[in-house]
Amino acid sequence: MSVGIKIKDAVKKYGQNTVIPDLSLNIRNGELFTLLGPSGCGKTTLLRMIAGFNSIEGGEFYFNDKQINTMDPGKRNIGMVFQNYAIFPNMSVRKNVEFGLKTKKVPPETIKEETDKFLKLVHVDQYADRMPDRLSGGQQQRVALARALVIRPDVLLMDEPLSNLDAKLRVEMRTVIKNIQRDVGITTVYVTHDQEEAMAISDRIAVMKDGVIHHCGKPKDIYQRPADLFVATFIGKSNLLKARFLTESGRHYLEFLNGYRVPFEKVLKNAPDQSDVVVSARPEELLVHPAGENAPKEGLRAVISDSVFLGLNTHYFVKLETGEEAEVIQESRIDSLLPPGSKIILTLNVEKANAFDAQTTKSIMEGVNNSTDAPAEAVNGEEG
Ligand SMILES: Nc1ncnc2c1ncn2[C@@H]1O[C@H](COP(=O)(O)OP(=O)(O)OP(=O)(O)O)[C@@H](O)[C@H]1O
Repeated sequence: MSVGIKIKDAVKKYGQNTVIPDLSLNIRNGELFTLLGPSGCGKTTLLRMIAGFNSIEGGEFYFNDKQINTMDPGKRNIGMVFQNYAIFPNMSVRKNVEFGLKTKKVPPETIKEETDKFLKLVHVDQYADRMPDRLSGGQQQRVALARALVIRPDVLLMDEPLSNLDAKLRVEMRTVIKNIQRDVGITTVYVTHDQEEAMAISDRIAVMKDGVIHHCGKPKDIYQRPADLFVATFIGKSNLLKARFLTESGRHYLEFLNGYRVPFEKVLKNAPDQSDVVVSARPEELLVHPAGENAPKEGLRAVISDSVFLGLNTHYFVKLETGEEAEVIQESRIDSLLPPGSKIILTLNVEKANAFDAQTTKSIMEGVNNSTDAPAEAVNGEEG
């Protein structure tokens, strides 16, 4: 039976070093939940706390209503898949999958039936008698998955399971894992630092930094409505442009440094009227218009520094007259690749843009420019 996981005020320290200061999280029964964040942010530590491999310095962990804090790892009924395959090299594929059932003293006929079923589920049934060294990396990870699932765990924990695979196989295996997880319906906690993998595979994602969850939500919400600038810049590419948030005759506007003004209907928490803000805009939400008679009168004037044609899309790297820089992605049009030096006007698809109070995001802006990187306070995020 799959369970929901509840974590309340979890604290983890290694000696004097607090890695997770105070973390609370609810993972729903049956969902594929991803912990995503840069190296060292505490993803593996949190996963190991759920598994019971790490001591915890505070907080409560529950599987459904049952508190598991003091329960032995072996009693938690958890299946695990890690990056370094972790299948037994001296056992055939079948023996690897049978292993957990044998230790549970399951009757032999059930072992055969269940093993066959899970070998088929992960599509390695034709290799049942092979030794692991005669399997590809992807096949080995499938065996690891079958071995983890065959014991019918309540929770599946996966720590960077695809990171040893080549890029193409990684993409293929995302779909394999997602489909199997959905078929089996098992609550899964998945750790990765690869934001594209997280977006592709997850029902929900927690974006972490320094042991703190900055945003927890569905992939689309995190991409479109990031809770703060860290999330906006960690998930996908965001252009950050300075502007002012102002209200006139009851309507809200963003006004960029060159005076370009766009109506902005979102409310900025903590941001008083006339405050400085940072606008984050995805490269596809800035629209390029060649300067000239047909160009919009209002916009951000810029010059193209570089253009990269990538087939379906063209990436333009542009310098604004304000000195700011941006990357813009446009669908390629055969007749109109704009060369470096071209003058353009950029307009903003403001519905898709986000703005953050510049005061609270100052340190993040510095982080973006490679200096300090303290977390910012969210001003318009949505909790998932
Ligand atoms: N056994 C340990 N003893 C001391 N410090 C540790 C130990 N394990 C992890 N840490 C520290 O705790 C922090 C979080 O590590 P953790 O492995 O959880 O990060 P992560 O987000 O999983 O990173 P990665 O993506 O690189 O695996 C890091 O600063 C790490 O150096």
